Amino acid sequence: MIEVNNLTKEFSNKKGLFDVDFKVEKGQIFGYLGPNGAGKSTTIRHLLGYVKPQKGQAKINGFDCWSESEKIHGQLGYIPGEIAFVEGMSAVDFLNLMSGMRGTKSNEKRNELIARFDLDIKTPVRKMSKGMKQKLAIISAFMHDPEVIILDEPSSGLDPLMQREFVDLLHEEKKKGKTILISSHIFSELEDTADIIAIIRHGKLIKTQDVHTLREEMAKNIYEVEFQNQEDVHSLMNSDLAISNHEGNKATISVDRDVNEIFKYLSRYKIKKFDVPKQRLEDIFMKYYNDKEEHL
Ligand SMILES: Nc1ncnc2c1ncn2[C@@H]1O[C@H](COP(=O)(O)OP(=O)(O)OP(=O)(O)O)[C@@H](O)[C@H]1O
Repeated sequence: MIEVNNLTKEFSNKKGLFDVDFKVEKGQIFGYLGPNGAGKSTTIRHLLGYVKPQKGQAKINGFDCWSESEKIHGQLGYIPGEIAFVEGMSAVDFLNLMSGMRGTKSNEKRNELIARFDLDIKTPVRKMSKGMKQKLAIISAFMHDPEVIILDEPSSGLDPLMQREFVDLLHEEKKKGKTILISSHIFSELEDTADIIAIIRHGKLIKTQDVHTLREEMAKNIYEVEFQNQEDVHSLMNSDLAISNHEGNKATISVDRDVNEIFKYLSRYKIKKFDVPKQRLEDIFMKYYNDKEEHL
């Protein structure tokens, strides 16, 4: 489990993190979303024990990330935002080095991952493409079967096929009860995986939302109705149904009541088309992403 309580770190330029609070439970994928410079990497550096908090605390599986960092690293897998490998090495040298440092006994999962991500491990790191380096980072982060996995923009550079593979891997790890934090500045990187999405801007969390609840709420609340006759739209507007939008003979109803009630009401009209639109989660989150600055 990951716990971040009132985490605060103000740099001399007034940037940093301010009272950041969140929790990632075992078996959960937490999407940490924010634009460039929002504070994602600074949070992650605290979780890895590289930075001492000014105020507050970051904890992994009950251990303080700063004062007990040595107890955390064995159970942690990590993909950094900017991957810096030792250039003279091949991929296999690098993986051997990591296994040695961690004291990993079995190479079973490592070999599975190498095959799965189709990485030629004899290639020298300096000859690797961005995508190949990213695959190497993924293998290194998961090969020791860590309990807690922290990923900084993990799928950047991966082709769509490998991205799919990576999403599948995340779902499998989640099922096994792993605790996963993924930071990203693009919503689409989180949409298929995250259970909870927290948005950070200017070092402050501005929204934390359970994705499943949001999807359910979205699915049941919005209906688009196209009437045979335009005047029926006006009649509907005089009803107690909430019309969030209308144009010509079309109206959008947003309601939190039983769908049967709506059908009963609409049955008195001639309906041309009835639709439950797929609201894009991305559109909802982009609103926070872009507009919230004035509320901070
Ligand atoms: N050591 C430091 N000294 C001064 N300012 C810093 C330091 N480290 C980070 N910052 C500033 O703190 C802010 C947050 O940076 P951080 O790297 O955490 O952002 P990020 O959300 O990871 O961004 P990106 O998506 O671009 O990687 C930025 O404005 C950055 O310039």
